[in-house]
Amino acid sequence: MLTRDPSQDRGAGGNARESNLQPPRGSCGRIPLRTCAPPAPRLPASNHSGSPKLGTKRLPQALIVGVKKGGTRAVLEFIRVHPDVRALGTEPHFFDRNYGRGLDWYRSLMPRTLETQITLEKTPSYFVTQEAPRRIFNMSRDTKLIVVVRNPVTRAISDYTQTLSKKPDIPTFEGLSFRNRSLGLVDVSWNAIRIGMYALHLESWLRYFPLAQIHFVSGERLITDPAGEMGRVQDFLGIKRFITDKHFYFNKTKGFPCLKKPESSVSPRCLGKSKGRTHVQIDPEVIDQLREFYRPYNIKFYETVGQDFRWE
Ligand SMILES: Nc1ncnc2c1ncn2[C@@H]1O[C@H](COP(=O)(O)OS(=O)(=O)O)[C@@H](OP(=O)(O)O)[C@H]1O
Repeated sequence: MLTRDPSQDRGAGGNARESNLQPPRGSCGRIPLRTCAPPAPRLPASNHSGSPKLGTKRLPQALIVGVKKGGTRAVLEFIRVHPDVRALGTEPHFFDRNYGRGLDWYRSLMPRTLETQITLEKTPSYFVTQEAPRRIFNMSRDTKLIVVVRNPVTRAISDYTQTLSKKPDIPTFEGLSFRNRSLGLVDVSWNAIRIGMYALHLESWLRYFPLAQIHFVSGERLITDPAGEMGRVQDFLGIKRFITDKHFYFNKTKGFPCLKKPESSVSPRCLGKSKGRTHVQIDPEVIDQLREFYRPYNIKFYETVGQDFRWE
């Protein structure tokens, strides 16, 4: 099953194996690769190769791998404005739920790209999927990874708010957060808590990918300075800085930056209702306890990535 994000208002247009395979032939795209395999021979039009004019379906050279509720949809929608990027609008969940369907299936989902364009997809659950780093490495060790991170306490509340909007009968956030609240024992088996232990998850990625191949977007700065954050994303992808502050305006009603397309007559575009929900009110004491809980993980994370995200 592909996940269709309700906020997304634009679509885009042999079995994978569990071993340390070399990257598939011809999966290099335009990003310089260290171990780029020679391109596969041209296949007949009936296969996944398309007409050269329309481009070809390629495996992604870059992935937004997380984190859930970090601002991944905003990054995807902003970056796909770039003429050198084509992105899948849905979340394919290939490296977690659909891996058994194989790389050909995965490739068939991708939009067609020209030689000069990067293919991109986003599935936020990859970041916390144990097998994802190895599987992505086996697709191509040169895959560029983007992780959008956000204060883990706010992220957890955002995650809970989303679940509550679908299942109004779930227990309270305060109740779910602790194994024993009076002893301050946080329930790390609850996904909403676990996802925010970024330092822990990052370790699995660093077993396969060098830090230089992972770009961290600040979910907070993405809201206060979208052009600045997207400038760094474009640099990381090795594409020109096409997306600038001219592409954004702050929508007061939405309370978030939205896209405008200065060079066209297309109307401005904000993300949908599921992005930027009003969060559930949480007991401030619980927020403090969770801040304390996350502090060592955050410090470790800052040290590892060499950036202070200033989550208080
Ligand atoms: N420009 C813009 N417009 C709307 N929303 C924005 C934007 N930039 C970042 N955000 C934040 O993105 C949060 C949702 O994160 P994700 O897109 O990663 O969510 S999801 O995992 O795909 O469900 C969403 O979280 P909530 O505010 O908790 O709903 C937003 O805070």
